[in-house]
Amino acid sequence: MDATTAPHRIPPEMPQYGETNHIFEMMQNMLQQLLIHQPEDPIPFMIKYFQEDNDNVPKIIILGPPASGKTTIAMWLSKHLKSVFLSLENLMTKEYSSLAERARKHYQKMKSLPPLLLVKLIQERLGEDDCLRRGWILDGIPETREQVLMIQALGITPRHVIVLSAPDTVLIERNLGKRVDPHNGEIYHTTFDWPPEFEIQNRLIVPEGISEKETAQRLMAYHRSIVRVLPSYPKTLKVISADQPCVDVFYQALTYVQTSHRSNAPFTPRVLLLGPMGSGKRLQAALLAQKYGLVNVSCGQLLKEAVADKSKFGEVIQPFFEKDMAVPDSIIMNLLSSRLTQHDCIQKGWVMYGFPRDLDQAHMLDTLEYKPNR
Ligand SMILES: Nc1ncnc2c1ncn2[C@@H]1O[C@H](COP(=O)(O)OP(=O)(O)O)[C@@H](O)[C@H]1O
Repeated sequence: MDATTAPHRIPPEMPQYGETNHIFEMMQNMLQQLLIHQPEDPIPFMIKYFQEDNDNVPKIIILGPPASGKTTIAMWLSKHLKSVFLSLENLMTKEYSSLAERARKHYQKMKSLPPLLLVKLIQERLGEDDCLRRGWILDGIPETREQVLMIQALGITPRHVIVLSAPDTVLIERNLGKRVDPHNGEIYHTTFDWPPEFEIQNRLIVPEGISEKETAQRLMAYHRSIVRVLPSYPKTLKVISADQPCVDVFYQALTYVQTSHRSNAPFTPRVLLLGPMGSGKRLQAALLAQKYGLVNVSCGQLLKEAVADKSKFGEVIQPFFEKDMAVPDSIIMNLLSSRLTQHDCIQKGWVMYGFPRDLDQAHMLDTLEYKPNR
């Protein structure tokens, strides 16, 4: 094709820049908020949105039946991640908020809140500086599909939703031992988590609603509503068994909230296959290359080809081959770098194997301009 009519090439640095700086996700989130809030003047809204820069702070919802450990895990996560712990109780006790005051009054009378009031309360709290900067962990809310839809409509989107699960019999039994520290709301258990300090032991109180009958009733209500709540979070939800020691539940929850979800951003795969000899790297690379149209880059093959072609690299490598010596890392790196920056690799992506073989080589690979992303 004549160079004047050939399609324009996108300079490879452009997609690379987008990938490294998560531009696609940033724009996608901003667009989402713009469409939800539909501000009269979108420009200042967008500027404020980007200045807040809180796309990556924890935004976690913890759900589960009564006594599954929601509050315990939410509080531990909040301490560990330094994010704001939010529960119905502490949302209502917020000072200087007319919404919170209305909620308190309503709750005292009815022992529940109208969904709209609850959701407004959450929205007000999440818009405050500490939640914006440090992120938030919502304990046991939303409980119904109606609440879920209202929360979604306000543009509140959790990045991670954890659902704790355990058999009802375990939970009924467990709830009987629940104790609460009235000073700070910390949760303890007579068998599983008893504080060593006498001072704390003496001030613990037995919370309301933990009898067998009450827990069983709350469990029934939970099972009825949760089936309509969970499908609302298909991509962000993880179920964790709560029928195991608290610490194990916590670490599974922590690992999950620290992972980022697969993004929809377009990207060029740069795949590195690692594995011991005989593990099938060559075959898998060939299959991946075929399926996804990637360039198959075998480090060993590249070295051999360079020698066979008598290329400038080949001439440098040849003496090492003749003496049966390992080719120095710097030469391999140059060879790889020149291959991976060729147009086909940049455009189609690649799958590579045979390098790195040790930590030094791995560090070198890390300095490459187009390093692996898978
Ligand atoms: N994995 C666990 N194993 C044993 N006891 C637990 C576990 N998780 C929580 N607990 C205890 O169970 C009781 C209920 O926990 P809590 O966090 O209040 O549950 P929820 O908020 O889901 O109602 C507390 O006494 C807590 O110490």
